Amino acid sequence: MRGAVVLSVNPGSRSLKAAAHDGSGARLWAHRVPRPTADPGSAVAEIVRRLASAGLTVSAVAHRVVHGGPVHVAPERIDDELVADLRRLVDFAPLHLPGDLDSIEAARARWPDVPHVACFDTAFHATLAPAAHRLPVPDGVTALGVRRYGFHGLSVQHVVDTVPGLGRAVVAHLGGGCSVTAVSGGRSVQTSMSFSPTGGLPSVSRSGDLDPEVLLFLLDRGWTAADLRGLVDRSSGLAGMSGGVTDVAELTARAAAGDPDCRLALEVFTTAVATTVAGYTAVLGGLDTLVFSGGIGEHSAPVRAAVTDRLRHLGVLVHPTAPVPGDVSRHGAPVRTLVVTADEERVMDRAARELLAPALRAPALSAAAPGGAGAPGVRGRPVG
Ligand SMILES: Nc1ncnc2c1ncn2[C@@H]1O[C@H](COP(=O)(O)OP(=O)(O)O)[C@@H](O)[C@H]1O
Ligand SMILES: CC(=O)OP(=O)(O)O
Ligand SMILES: [Mg+2]
Repeated sequence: MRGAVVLSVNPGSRSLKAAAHDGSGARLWAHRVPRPTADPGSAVAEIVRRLASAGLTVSAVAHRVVHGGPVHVAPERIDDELVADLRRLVDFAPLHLPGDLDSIEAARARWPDVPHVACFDTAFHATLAPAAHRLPVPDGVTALGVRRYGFHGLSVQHVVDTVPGLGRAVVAHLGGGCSVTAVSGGRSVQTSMSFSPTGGLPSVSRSGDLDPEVLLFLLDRGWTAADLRGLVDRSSGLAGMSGGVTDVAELTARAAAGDPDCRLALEVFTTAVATTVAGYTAVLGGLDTLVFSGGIGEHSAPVRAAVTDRLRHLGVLVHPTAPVPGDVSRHGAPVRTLVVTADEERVMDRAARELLAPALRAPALSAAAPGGAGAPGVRGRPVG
């Protein structure tokens, strides 16, 4: 093991992932806690227990925070002020931010003497040009912070960091939430999620974009804001169309067995992904690389096939049985198609080290010294 150990905590909507790296970038430990069975506080408690049995001492903790709003566009050291600021942003991402904040508070309580860093999923999209982030509403609404932010930026950053020669690329991050991002010169130029992670494509249990009149139509019929939020965030998307199936492997198996609802759900979903990818080729002026990532993108060959079958005219030709992760393009295909394992934790690790350097280069204290001497602001603590 080389240098200080940084723990990365990534609360996704369907699982909480955590990983510990050393200063050389080596992954020392990783764990995934499924959701929604575990609340963030108990998920952090489980991480603490498991890190303790792995004998690791943490010198800093990096947290994925889904929304940074208009102001937080780069990794930041977490203090009470930032937490209070993020609490004021909860309405921007009500499905994620309360859990993100619970997870931060649980980790800060457990490791009060080490620095905690917020890594924003929106930050990668800070490069969007006005024509990409402006929503077509009057200035008075924009002034409230209503604009396109974009999400899954840490996952797209990992693709940019690890795939050489991306060129004009589209990254389809299909996980609990699903989004597609157009990347040019390593920067985000367009992305499907918008003001919150509820917009854009349908996700596992989110509606994605709806004609706004649908919500007003329901409002006029007595639905409350909470009812509408439950509808768009929890009971729509693939699950909403299939009678509640959130396991996409089960959904595709049922569709293959002829279940009409599951077949329709998959068709709606994969058509939305494919047409968004195709649309982004107009923004990019072509397509060199198509990347699938996230739990569905990495593991569901039927979903990938249904998407890529609709993109053959653009030169997306894939080998149906190519091993994943990796290059799944057919030999000589004009577009390179890749499956990349999402690794937000690695991106967060690097971001935290960059922010905290040079303090992190100092060795972590071993075992028993809470509050003891050490590098300024970076005091290692025993875990467990
Ligand atoms: N083998 C698989 N086949 C199809 N879908 C899968 C498979 N494994 C995981 N998934 C799907 O991936 C989704 C979760 O993706 P993930 O990226 O882990 O979510 P998050 O990070 O948002 O919590 C779930 O809907 C799950 O059904
Ligand atoms: C932004 C978002 O949708 O995140 P997740 O996929 O973890 O739900
Ligand atoms: Mg995720």
